[in-house]
Amino acid sequence: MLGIGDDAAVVEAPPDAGGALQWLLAVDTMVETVHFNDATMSEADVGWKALAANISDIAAMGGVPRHALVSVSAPRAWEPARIGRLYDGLYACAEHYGVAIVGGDTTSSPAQMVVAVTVVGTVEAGAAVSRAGARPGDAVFLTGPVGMSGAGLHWLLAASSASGEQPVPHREAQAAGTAALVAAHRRPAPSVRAARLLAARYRVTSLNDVSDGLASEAWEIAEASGGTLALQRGMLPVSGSMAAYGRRCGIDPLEWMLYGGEDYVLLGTMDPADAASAKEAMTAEGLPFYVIGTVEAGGPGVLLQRDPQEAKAGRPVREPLEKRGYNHFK
Ligand SMILES: Nc1ncnc2c1ncn2[C@@H]1O[C@H](COP(=O)(O)OP(=O)(O)OP(=O)(O)O)[C@@H](O)[C@H]1O
Ligand SMILES: Cc1ncc(C[n+]2csc(CCOP(=O)(O)O)c2C)c(N)n1
Ligand SMILES: [Mg+2]
Ligand SMILES: [Mg+2]
Ligand SMILES: [Mg+2]
Repeated sequence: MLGIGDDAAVVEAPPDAGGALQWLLAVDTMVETVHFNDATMSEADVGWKALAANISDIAAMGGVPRHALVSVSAPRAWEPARIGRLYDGLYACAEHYGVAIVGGDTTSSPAQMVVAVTVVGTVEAGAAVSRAGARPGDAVFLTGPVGMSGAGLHWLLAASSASGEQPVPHREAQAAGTAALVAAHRRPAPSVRAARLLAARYRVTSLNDVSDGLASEAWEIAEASGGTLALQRGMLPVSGSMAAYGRRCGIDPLEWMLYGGEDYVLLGTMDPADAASAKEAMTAEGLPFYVIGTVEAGGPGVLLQRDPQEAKAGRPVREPLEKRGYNHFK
């Protein structure tokens, strides 16, 4: 009803509400040198990703993102044109996901750029999907591949240290065969449509978005729900470009898949009787969907299970996964 320009936005309950919706509120921050630098992301990429990370948290509740507030703390050295490009990315993401940017805040910053986005979403009353509902026997699924963002970041940091902190143009990534990895890092695409479809039609028992890494998000579900998430190594989706880049630099892509983070796809659990039908429905909608394991009783814990023929000599067939992911304070 009232957007940017007053002390607060006035937002009418959406027309499709009928009094039956609940608000979802979340905030997430991006800090220069922690989440991005001049070499890894353009200003427009930072804008896109700051909003996308928030939209992903709404998707992870099974909701619809509606409104956003954007707080920008800019170093004095950032000229207005750079802020303009940041907003080009924010608005591109907002438009893509049908989100209205209704306000924010602007301050100077002594050193680094900081962008904090607050997002408001809605969900049908009582239908929000938490991290706490996984049950033994449930199927564990992903709504997209994991690890590509971490691999893209690895390439960007290597390429920039070779060329001395210059922004890495996309054509260089293309030439190096890493364009898809770089795009995954710079322009994540949160799984709103997938979560809405799955939560409306199937018995989805938990959801969590992958910001800090698959292992870390699996641990969060295991701890909130009770139980052990047993992930099948052979069922984890591995993109061709990630595998090829891993071979080139001698890194097992599993490291990026489990511990890389910033994928902004959803990890979830559902009634196993629904999994095959969910796969079919998602495929029909052109949406990725991978069953990657099952929930076991006991724990909490997270296991990686290898096919006996795939388990290398000396490697256990069932290996507990560390509760490790991106940690801001280590
Ligand atoms: N400074 C804080 N004050 C109050 N609540 C907080 C604070 N930081 C985090 N939280 C809350 O803790 C919970 C977990 O936050 P966390 O940031 O780990 O989740 P996330 O936003 O999904 O992950 P990520 O930030 O890695 O994308 C959320 O409910 C969040 O609102
Ligand atoms: C320059 C640079 N160095 C390192 C990283 C990696 N990184 C930073 S924060 C984060 C987890 C998600 O953040 P949060 O937990 O705050 O949501 C990850 C994986 C990066 N993106 N850019
Ligand atoms: Mg975050
Ligand atoms: Mg957070
Ligand atoms: Mg989250």
